Amino acid sequence: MTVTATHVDVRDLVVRYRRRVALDGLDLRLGAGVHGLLGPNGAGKTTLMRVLATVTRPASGGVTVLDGDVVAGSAALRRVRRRLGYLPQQFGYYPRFTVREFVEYFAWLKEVPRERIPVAVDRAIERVGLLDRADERLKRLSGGMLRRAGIAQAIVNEPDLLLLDEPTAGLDPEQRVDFRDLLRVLGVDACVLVSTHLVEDVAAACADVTLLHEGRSVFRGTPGELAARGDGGDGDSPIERGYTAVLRAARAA
Ligand SMILES: Nc1ncnc2c1ncn2[C@@H]1O[C@H](COP(=O)(O)OP(=O)(O)OP(=O)(O)O)[C@@H](O)[C@H]1O
Repeated sequence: MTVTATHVDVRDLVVRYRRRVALDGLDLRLGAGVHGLLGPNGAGKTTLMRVLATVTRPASGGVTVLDGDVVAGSAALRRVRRRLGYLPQQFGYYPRFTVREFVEYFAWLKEVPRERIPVAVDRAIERVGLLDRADERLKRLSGGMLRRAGIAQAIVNEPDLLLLDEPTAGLDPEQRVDFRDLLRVLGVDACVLVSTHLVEDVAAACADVTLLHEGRSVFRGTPGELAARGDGGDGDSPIERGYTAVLRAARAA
């Protein structure tokens, strides 16, 4: 259920790993809907996801997630974490767990009420198209199936903020199309932030897109607006040309 108009409010966010600056004064506000996060390797996408998922603390700046100040207040963290879903780029798992056990475990971590867990778990597994493999051990799944199990754990608590880092990596084309449909449904009420290198996923499923370069936002707009910036860019589609043209301009600046 949506309880806040601005799900994410990031102000002048700086994150450093020793002397390397990963996010460099980023401002970003996100409400309900599906938001794409694009950028070349090292642009800071995963770092932003980790800050919003409350697993990385910034060096400075303000971060409000689902009305909770996650930098200053540890009091807000537990409440915010219950309402988050997060698919990390690389996620750990017990290989002997079945898909169902894995998703159940996250339902328990997210404090889904005990009596609701069986229905919530089945629904999440069904939504990613894995119901026929629900009792398979994770170690027996293909890479794409494992990623779908990862998406299932991220949505099991029907999160208000869903953070998906490279969710379509390893999915076959048919699964990617199904996944985009799922994103559209989830984005009606929740704020969904999807980091990807697949520009066409953004064009198909996202209402708006943020393009990061060296820890800063160099573009925010609709996929159509990014496509319209394509003059002088390379690529096979208008949005790819927009992406490369905006990056080229940012590097030249
Ligand atoms: N644990 C870490 N220790 C040191 N530097 C790090 C660490 N994690 C990330 N960085 C650096 O921070 C910057 C941003 O990295 P980040 O992983 O957020 O980028 P990204 O946009 O997600 O890249 P990719 O598309 O390759 O996943 C990079 O320069 C990276 O080398």
